[in-house]
Amino acid sequence: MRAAVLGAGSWGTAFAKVLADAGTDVTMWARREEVAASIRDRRVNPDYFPQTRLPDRITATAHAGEAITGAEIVVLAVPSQTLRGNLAEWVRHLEPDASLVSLMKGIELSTTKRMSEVIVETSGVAAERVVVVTGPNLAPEIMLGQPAATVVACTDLERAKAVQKAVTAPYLRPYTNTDVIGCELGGAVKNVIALAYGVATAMGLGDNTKATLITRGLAETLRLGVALGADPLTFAGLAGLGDLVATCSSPFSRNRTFGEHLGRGETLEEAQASTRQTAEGVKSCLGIRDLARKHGVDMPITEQVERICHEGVSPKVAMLALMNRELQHEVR
Ligand SMILES: NC(=O)c1ccc[n+]([C@@H]2O[C@H](COP(=O)([O-])OP(=O)(O)OC[C@H]3O[C@@H](n4cnc5c(N)ncnc54)[C@H](O)[C@@H]3O)[C@@H](O)[C@H]2O)c1
Ligand SMILES: O=P(O)(O)OC[C@H](O)CO
Repeated sequence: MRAAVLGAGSWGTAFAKVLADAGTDVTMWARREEVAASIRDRRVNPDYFPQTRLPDRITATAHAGEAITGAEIVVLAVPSQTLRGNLAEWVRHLEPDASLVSLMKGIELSTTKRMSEVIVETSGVAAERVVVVTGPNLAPEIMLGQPAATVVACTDLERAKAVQKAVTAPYLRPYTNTDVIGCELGGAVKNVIALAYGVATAMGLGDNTKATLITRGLAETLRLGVALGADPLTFAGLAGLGDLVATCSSPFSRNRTFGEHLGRGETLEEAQASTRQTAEGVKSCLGIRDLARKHGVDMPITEQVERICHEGVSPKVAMLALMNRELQHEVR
């Protein structure tokens, strides 16, 4: 078994380690030759995990074709908004029955599509070949080998099981699921709620506020999911509640951290200048808000996160807007 991991960022690197520790040979693709050379020759990704030696089963290249050719599993680990362009260049190298594994947790801005939809549209492969891996998986903890679980979702259960096997490491326990829509939405929307959680944290708000954001954040994720055909139970699982809790609680989370910058009164540009890695929720909140409006789904936290990020609304005004909404029945 050989896998390609396309993207040598935080999660791409940690996931390559998972595959290697599960016994799979991995070729990573890095955009920059010096990163590929460091992984290949020194077994270290200097930009993301300079202290961790990567397993010998991992090699790297700056030529995507070299990584993809001959790979039975092709893992996509680039920012959601660049995936379409990246994949268009890579598709000609794909083996006829390779599984395409999406690690991304975002919604495409221009189309409001989920990542698996973008993959099918761009590559022309059948939806049954696209697998989504998602769950409470903060890359720095996975790199340390701390025990965690994840979800391997595919409409083709047999393919999900094959990928499940390929990513079972001593510290990672993967579960299969066939609800790709629910798993992807859980991963994308939790980033937006984690931004709100970060804002609340920086505002000095306490555990009542935070628990309310998590619970009502999950409620709006579930409403959107049901409108799009997801199984509501998915949101009680690792890809839903699990990832939401992990991302909101963790100081490692780029989304929560970004929210903290905004909560301290920084502008979008200032927050972007102080954070280098991908915080998917910042762009995805626009796509998720549009998707929700298109389907007539009420997503008040997402609406306010979008206003803070992109309309310059202050966290205090956004919080007041959330509190002053019309009173409602809890479950609807
Ligand atoms: N980091 C985590 O803990 C984690 C865990 C689970 C899922 N994810 C998801 O995985 C996806 C990737 O996140 P990450 O953490 O690896 O992000 P990252 O910012 O650490 O890395 C992104 C990688 O993509 C590359 N890249 C940037 N722009 C590019 C472009 N235009 N074309 C090609 N490559 C480009 C960067 O060089 C980098 O190697 C995101 O959707 C994220 O939500 C991340
Ligand atoms: O660092 P974040 O906020 O992108 O979150 C990372 C993972 O998605 C957590 O599962």
